Amino acid sequence: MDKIRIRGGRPLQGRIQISGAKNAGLPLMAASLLTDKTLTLSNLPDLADIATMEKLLEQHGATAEVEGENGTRTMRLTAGRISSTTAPYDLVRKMRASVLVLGPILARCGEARVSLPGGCAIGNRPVDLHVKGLTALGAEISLEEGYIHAKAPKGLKGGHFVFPQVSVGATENLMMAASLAEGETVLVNAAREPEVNDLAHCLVAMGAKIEGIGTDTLRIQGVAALHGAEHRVVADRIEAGTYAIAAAMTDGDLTLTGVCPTLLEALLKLLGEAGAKIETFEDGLRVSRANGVMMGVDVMTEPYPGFPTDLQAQIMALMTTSKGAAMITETIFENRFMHVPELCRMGANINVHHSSAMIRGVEKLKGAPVMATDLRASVSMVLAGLAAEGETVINRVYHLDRGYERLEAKLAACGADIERLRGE
Ligand SMILES: CC(=O)N[C@H]1[C@@H](OP(=O)(O)OP(=O)(O)OC[C@H]2O[C@@H](n3ccc(=O)[nH]c3=O)[C@H](O)[C@@H]2O)O[C@H](CO)[C@@H](O)[C@@H]1O
Ligand SMILES: C=C(OP(=O)(O)O)C(=O)O
Repeated sequence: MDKIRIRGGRPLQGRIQISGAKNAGLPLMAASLLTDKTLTLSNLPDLADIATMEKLLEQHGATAEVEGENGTRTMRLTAGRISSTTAPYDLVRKMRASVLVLGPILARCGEARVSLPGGCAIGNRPVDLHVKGLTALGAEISLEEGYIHAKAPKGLKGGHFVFPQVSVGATENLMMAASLAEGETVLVNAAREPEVNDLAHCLVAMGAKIEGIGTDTLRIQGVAALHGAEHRVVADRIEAGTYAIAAAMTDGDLTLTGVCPTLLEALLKLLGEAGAKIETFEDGLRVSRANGVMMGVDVMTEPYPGFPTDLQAQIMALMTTSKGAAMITETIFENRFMHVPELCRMGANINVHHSSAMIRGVEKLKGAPVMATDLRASVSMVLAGLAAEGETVINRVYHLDRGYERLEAKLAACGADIERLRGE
């Protein structure tokens, strides 16, 4: 298995082009199952999760043609006929976002059989809201042998569904299914994440009728069929946020291009309070320290437009060497502090009480061999390693390959001493 070795202590300086968002690309790819015409997605990142979704779609009978690389990557997806309505355990277990094929296949074929994703390192992550929402659209759903069996032999019917809790994936699944249901669907307390909005805009380009995009109430008038479209995947705000934190943490100066800074408002406000200097442009931002010191600030994760849980591990890495104390509270996932023991192995001072972590800033972190069990925890090790004295070796790099396109190349181009050690 590959590892990443970092020799820390170098300020990052330069320019990084932000890739398309994994968390937008995955639902957008699933949306290709809603039509027999071609959906062309540009700015699709080259990531392990995108490859897994491609495999899953091919398994359902879609064809995928890929062109270009590094920011100019385009995928043409055509699901002329859905040859299999089953999403098997082996693929769903690899990537939870596979459950996003449930709504499209059910809406188009009148039945779908999708393996239950099961829990993962960051929490239990049930799919009950996907199931309840589709039931509100007239689906009959049973759970058998680890699979969700969904049926709507006469087609889905528009319905009214109030999410008891904001769910990105369930909003996406329901929005896709409702696009082909008969009549009007109203989704209340829907997720407003930029990736949800990106999917909504693509569905509209495919002929869907959706009102309220960007708000927590979505009104969808079902149509008989959707057509093909061309769509550019929104920039990855989590990748951009990770590099913005890297600039502040290493006392560097990074310009991030290809991302609209309004997607990062919650993070940028917080970084500013912590002592970062931030300049924003229409299509990018520049981050450095205002006067050399970063201060501890309190953070609570929330659904968009609040502070994203997908940046919680990274902001915690920053707080480990910021002056003073910081309290970080995780409200979205019950077990998203796996980076804590690893950061402590590098010299961080962190105490966890239930869903909150108290971080007391230390002067310096020290490099160490580390390992993490999820994507954002792993990248928080990279940030810690970049700022630490000495050498850090990060194991289980496959987590990083799920979500960070050309991570080492992007960081090395800005002065990081980072290399991938290929495993046997
Ligand atoms: C591929 C993708 O886009 N992944 C993102 C998506 O995950 P995902 O869509 O899985 O996350 P959700 O927004 O659905 O989860 C939010 C909360 O709702 C709970 N829940 C969710 C569904 C459900 O049926 N029942 C239920 O209880 C979850 O366990 C969690 O506690 O949004 C998360 C929250 O911003 C991000 O961290 C993930 O990176
Ligand atoms: C939790 C994440 O992804 P997923 O929902 O695919 O596990 C993430 O992107 O941080």
